[in-house]
Amino acid sequence: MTTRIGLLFGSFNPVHVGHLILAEHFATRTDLAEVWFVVSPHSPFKAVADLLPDAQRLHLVQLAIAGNPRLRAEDIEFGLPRPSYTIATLDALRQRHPGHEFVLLMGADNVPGLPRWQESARLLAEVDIYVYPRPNSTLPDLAQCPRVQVIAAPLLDISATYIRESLRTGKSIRYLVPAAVEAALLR
Ligand SMILES: Nc1ncnc2c1ncn2[C@@H]1O[C@H](COP(=O)(O)OP(=O)(O)OP(=O)(O)O)[C@@H](O)[C@H]1O
Ligand SMILES: O=C(O)c1ccc[n+]([C@@H]2O[C@H](COP(=O)([O-])O)[C@@H](O)[C@H]2O)c1
Repeated sequence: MTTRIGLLFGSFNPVHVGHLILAEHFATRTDLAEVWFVVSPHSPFKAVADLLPDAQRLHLVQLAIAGNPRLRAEDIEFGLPRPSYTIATLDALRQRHPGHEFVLLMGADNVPGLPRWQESARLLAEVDIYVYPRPNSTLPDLAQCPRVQVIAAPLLDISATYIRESLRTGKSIRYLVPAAVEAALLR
């Protein structure tokens, strides 16, 4: 039997409790056995200038998910060409884990841009995509995308942008990120 694994791709700049609540939701309330956090060195639509170093973003994810057997940090994109195209990573992961069936996880803000992703038609045809709703994100008509499912879940009005802004202005990030992540960011 194949194991269904959810892949949460992201910059995680830095990881925050929104990512964790979303991942735990998918890992425990859907048909997925695990959720893997795939840390992207360079998201195609984002500038790299504002990014924490790749190794630090990965380390923060490892700290955030420590002790949760259903969550895993994945650095496969560190060894793949940049920018980090999801279809290329998916192909690489499928080759490495033939016994797994991968499902793409994303917040609703990523959905409108999907048609502009690398090989989007193949991506939409080949994988199930589970979408977590997000405040201020309007979903397009998904009638032509039968493999995209929007799940019902609590809205989480939190973003890495807000955390970066809080850090810049000396505001508290307590409870917005796990304690270990907060300690590492303030060190
Ligand atoms: N609060 C949230 N609700 C729903 N989905 C989220 C939330 N935060 C992040 N995600 C999803 O997690 C994935 C990785 O997100 P990412 O690392 O870009 O974080 P972000 O908070 O959106 O970052 P930034 O503010 O820097 O754009 C994306 O699919 C994104 O849509
Ligand atoms: O494959 C693509 O063309 C593509 C286009 C935009 C975004 N992505 C991936 O989507 C993930 C979330 O992107 P972002 O910009 O919200 O951090 C990140 O891992 C990106 O590599 C992928």
